Amino acid sequence: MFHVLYKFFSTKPTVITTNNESNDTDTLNYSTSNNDFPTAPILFQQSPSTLYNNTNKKTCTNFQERQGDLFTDSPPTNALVHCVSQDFNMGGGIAREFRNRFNSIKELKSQRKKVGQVAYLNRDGRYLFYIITKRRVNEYPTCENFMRGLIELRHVCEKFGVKGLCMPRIGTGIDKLSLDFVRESVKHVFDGSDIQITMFFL
Ligand SMILES: Nc1ncnc2c1ncn2[C@@H]1O[C@H](COP(=O)(O)OP(=O)(O)OC[C@H]2O[C@H](OP(=O)(O)O)[C@H](O)[C@@H]2O)[C@@H](O)[C@H]1O
Repeated sequence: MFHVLYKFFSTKPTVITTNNESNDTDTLNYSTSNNDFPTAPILFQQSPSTLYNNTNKKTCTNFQERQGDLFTDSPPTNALVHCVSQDFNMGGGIAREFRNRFNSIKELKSQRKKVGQVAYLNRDGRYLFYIITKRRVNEYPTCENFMRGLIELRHVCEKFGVKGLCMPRIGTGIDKLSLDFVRESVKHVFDGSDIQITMFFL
């Protein structure tokens, strides 16, 4: 399991990963959609497993969970977000519902987003975000690529002035990520932002 230290600089985030077996570190610089990444709090995220213990759990004032259907119970002006593969297969789960309701696969593919980036649609003033967490439908996301996608999601939300963001329990179904890891990751990445986040569950 990687220990991941995310350091946000005024230009762009640098991801430093250490493999806790060999303690090798390598810095992966990856560009965000542009270099004016907002100054964000230094985010130290230990290995996802240590996120579970209470000392690391954040009391995020801008994060809430709510039972309900993402499509029928979320405020109609709030942005929606879910996870997809780079091939936009969207053949099952909530992705299939997004495909049935909004389609626009050609428009999404034309944005040529890669793993760790976010494709989007704007329908009647509502943003729909598609976090690309893996290359192909038959793969599973890594914790690191999931986190990269969340970091980019915050960047894109701030770029478009999104103030309300609704999501299902992203990554916890077909993608088999732990709910604890997903919940704590969302809180860490959006900590300090003015974006109100609601995570819906059925
Ligand atoms: N209406 C609703 N309101 C609220 N919550 C709802 C809901 N409908 C379902 N949920 C819950 O939302 C969580 C995540 O549910 P999912 O398993 O779908 O998503 P995921 O993020 O784990 O996986 C993504 C990959 O699945 C697809 O791949 P395919 O191409 O289809 O093969 C994509 O393309 C990705 O690659 C689970 O708790 C569901 O109960």
